Amino acid sequence: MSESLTKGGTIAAIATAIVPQQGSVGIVRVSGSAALKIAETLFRAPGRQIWESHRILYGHIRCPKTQELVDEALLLIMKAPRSFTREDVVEFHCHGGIMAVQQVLQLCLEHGARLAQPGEFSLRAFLNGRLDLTQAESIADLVGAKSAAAAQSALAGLQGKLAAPIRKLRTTCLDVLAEIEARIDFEEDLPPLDEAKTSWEINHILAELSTILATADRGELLRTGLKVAIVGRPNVGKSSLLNAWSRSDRAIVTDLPGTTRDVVESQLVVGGIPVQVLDTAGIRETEDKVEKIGVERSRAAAKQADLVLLTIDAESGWTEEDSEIYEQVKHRQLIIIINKIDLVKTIPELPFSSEVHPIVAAAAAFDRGIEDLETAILDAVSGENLQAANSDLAINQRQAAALTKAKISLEQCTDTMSNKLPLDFWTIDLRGAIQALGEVTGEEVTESVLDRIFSRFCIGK
Ligand SMILES: Nc1nc2c(c(=O)[nH]1)N(C=O)[C@@H](CNc1ccc(C(=O)N[C@@H](CCC(=O)O)C(=O)O)cc1)CN2
Ligand SMILES: Nc1nc2c(ncn2[C@@H]2O[C@H](COP(=O)(O)OP(=O)(O)OP(=O)(O)O)[C@@H](O)[C@H]2O)c(=O)[nH]1
Ligand SMILES: [Mg+2]
Repeated sequence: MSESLTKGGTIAAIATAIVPQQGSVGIVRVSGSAALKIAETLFRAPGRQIWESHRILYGHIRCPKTQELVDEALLLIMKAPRSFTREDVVEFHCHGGIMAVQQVLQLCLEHGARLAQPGEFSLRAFLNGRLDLTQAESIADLVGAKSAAAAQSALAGLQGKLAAPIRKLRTTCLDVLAEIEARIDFEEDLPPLDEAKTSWEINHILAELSTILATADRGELLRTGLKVAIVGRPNVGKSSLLNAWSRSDRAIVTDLPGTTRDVVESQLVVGGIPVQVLDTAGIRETEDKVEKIGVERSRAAAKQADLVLLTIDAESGWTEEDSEIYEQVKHRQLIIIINKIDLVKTIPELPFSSEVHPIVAAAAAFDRGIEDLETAILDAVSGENLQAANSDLAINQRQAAALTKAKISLEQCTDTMSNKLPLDFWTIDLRGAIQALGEVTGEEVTESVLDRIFSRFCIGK
């Protein structure tokens, strides 16, 4: 995409989803200096409708060459700079399905637009100063959000709730830098540097950075979610657990061991975190060709999961087979589910304590133990950092990396100061921090970074 950073022109794309389940309306979005011209060429509005910014016109889209009707549609005009990209933007609001939008897009491409790259509308919004980088990243997060909490956090970012404090910290760094540089340039004319104040300011910035960095773990969880695999021997109630948890009949449950043959997935939300649950085939030695493959898939699912729920049967207690499965998963983040506790008076002994692995007692067939399970999961994944993050904000890995760089530079700066090194050295560290903070919001950013960020967007965003 890097060419497009310098490449101008008018861009067009379908802005709505192109999926088998069609929406009832589809939008073709056009941005750039030819946008209005394209609208005038393709769109006819009957009666006395006014072609003004931020108005919707009703009319018909026709092929200019053949005058063939393509769609009955609405046209939205947003003139520069009052648009998402700050360029002239027009949107054709067509009937849903792929035919109308594809034909309209094709007509736009034939009359002065080129196909937009992924994220190119948002890139223009960034390059034209409507959004900073954190806001642009939040748009991608918002579109991809799989839980209300994830969407909430992305929206906070879009409102500039991350950019604002970062900019403030950067400004403070720039002020401190100016104070020091003045001492270097005009040493004789100025009172000496107030070192206590400078040091206080840098420590204050460091504390703020730590607070923001503490939101990274939550950000990672909200964005990527958790993958949880339910594993165990056949018939212990793994599928029943998935069904009880997802309040559905997603997986087949029977009293026959070896019922589940393939991995069954279900998407849930636990404490705001998107969770993908994998119910797997019971693990055992088997000669059955299909079941064998299923067992292999269970092992693979356990390997790729962030968290494994090793499920055992309360009635039979911990068995030799459970030990064998345990050996394969014990190095993973593990929760032990003792299922079917309705059948026993006392919970069976396990070969380890609940300090080694959290233990949850459940009776999946009676929807019991789900709350405890969710609490155990949240405890398992949430370090103190998750609690420390008492805001909606949740930074991503790129932002965390840049902020960590800033933090290291400032820590070096405090070392330089306490070691009484010359002022020139202080400015080197400060500049490093300023540069890193600028990378977060995009004041200082390279094309390759922009490329990496925006190419992850979908086309039309
Ligand atoms: N149809 C449609 N829906 C959409 C978008 C879009 O581009 N098209 N958006 C895009 O992703 C989001 C909304 N974002 C937008 C942000 C700014 C402006 C805009 O025109 N701002 C002007 C107008 C404000 C005014 O009236 O003064 C401005 O700020 O100058 C439009 C959409 C979500 N919904
Ligand atoms: N009493 C009791 N029975 C349960 C409970 N959970 C599951 N069952 C029963 O145990 C049997 C096996 O349940 P499944 O959920 O199919 O077990 P599974 O672990 O998925 O079995 P496979 O797919 O064969 O590996 C079914 O008859 C369930 O009704 C429970 O909490 N209590
Ligand atoms: Mg099953």
